[in-house]
Amino acid sequence: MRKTKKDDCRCRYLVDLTRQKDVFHLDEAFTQAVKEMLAAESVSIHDPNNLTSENLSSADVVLDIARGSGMVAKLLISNNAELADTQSLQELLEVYSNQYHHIYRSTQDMLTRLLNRTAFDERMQRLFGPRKHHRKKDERRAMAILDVDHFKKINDTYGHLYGDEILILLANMMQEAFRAEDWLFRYGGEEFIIVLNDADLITAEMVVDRFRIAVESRNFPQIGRVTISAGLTQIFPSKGLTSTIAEADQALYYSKDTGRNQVSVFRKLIEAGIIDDSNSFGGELELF
Ligand SMILES: Nc1nc2c(ncn2[C@@H]2O[C@H](COP(=O)(O)OP(=O)(O)OP(=O)(O)O)[C@@H](O)[C@H]2O)c(=O)[nH]1
Repeated sequence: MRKTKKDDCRCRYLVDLTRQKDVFHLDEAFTQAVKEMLAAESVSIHDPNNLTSENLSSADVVLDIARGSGMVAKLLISNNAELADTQSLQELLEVYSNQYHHIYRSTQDMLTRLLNRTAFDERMQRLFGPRKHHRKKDERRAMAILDVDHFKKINDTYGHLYGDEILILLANMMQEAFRAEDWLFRYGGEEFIIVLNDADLITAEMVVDRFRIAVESRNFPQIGRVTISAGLTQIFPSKGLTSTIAEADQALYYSKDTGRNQVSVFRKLIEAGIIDDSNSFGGELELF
């Protein structure tokens, strides 16, 4: 039997889904495939709690999609006259759900349930990797590195299990404090990286400092007061990942060196002449 153009398209969508290594990009590939396949005006994935009948029009179609064990999201297909090819759509949904489950497990940090180092590398490769034109929105991103203060002492005094518990509680607090579009990574032992999407530096500083205050105000079981230090910098994709991390790291070290429990912003430290810009890499030494 001859393969039709439609078969080729279907095959391309499925291959595209299986190539994704990250939930964020899987969602992008999936919604794009559904959009093309149904010639819909727009396709998006939503948390069921955020999708009420008020923000739907009569031409919209909403489908349930399985996102890993027990989790269900809503797929909103806008302005679509009829779901013409339901078999292909069903197939796409199935492949998406399987891929989601697989990726979700492999990019999640087992202790904190935040994104792990693999997810970090993958997303940063996409963000900083070679691209002809960086879009304007790529310059409205900030990176914060957060580190628990005197964590070794917490471990030494109360034991590693309590140390682990602090990391879990901090991760839970991060999930509540930051928006769904921000990316939360456990970067190393007691170090976290947050990529604040669509946020200028002033907003990012405010949000990270609000989180710092929430942490210092909390009474942690057994341990009591825990504080964090942070370093923040704006993301310019053209600067490269190594320089960006180095900038956030320098700001973090300044926070640690000058008393901890504070958020420092790289650009402010440069402007104040506290640190020297030449300390950061010029972009030549790149991982990607
Ligand atoms: N409980 C627990 N401890 C960890 C984990 N990963 C790393 N650590 C510990 O975190 C501690 C980090 O200590 P340091 O890097 O010396 O820093 P610190 O004591 O937090 O001091 P400052 O960062 O200077 O405030 C080390 O003792 C590590 O063993 C983990 O997953 N669980």
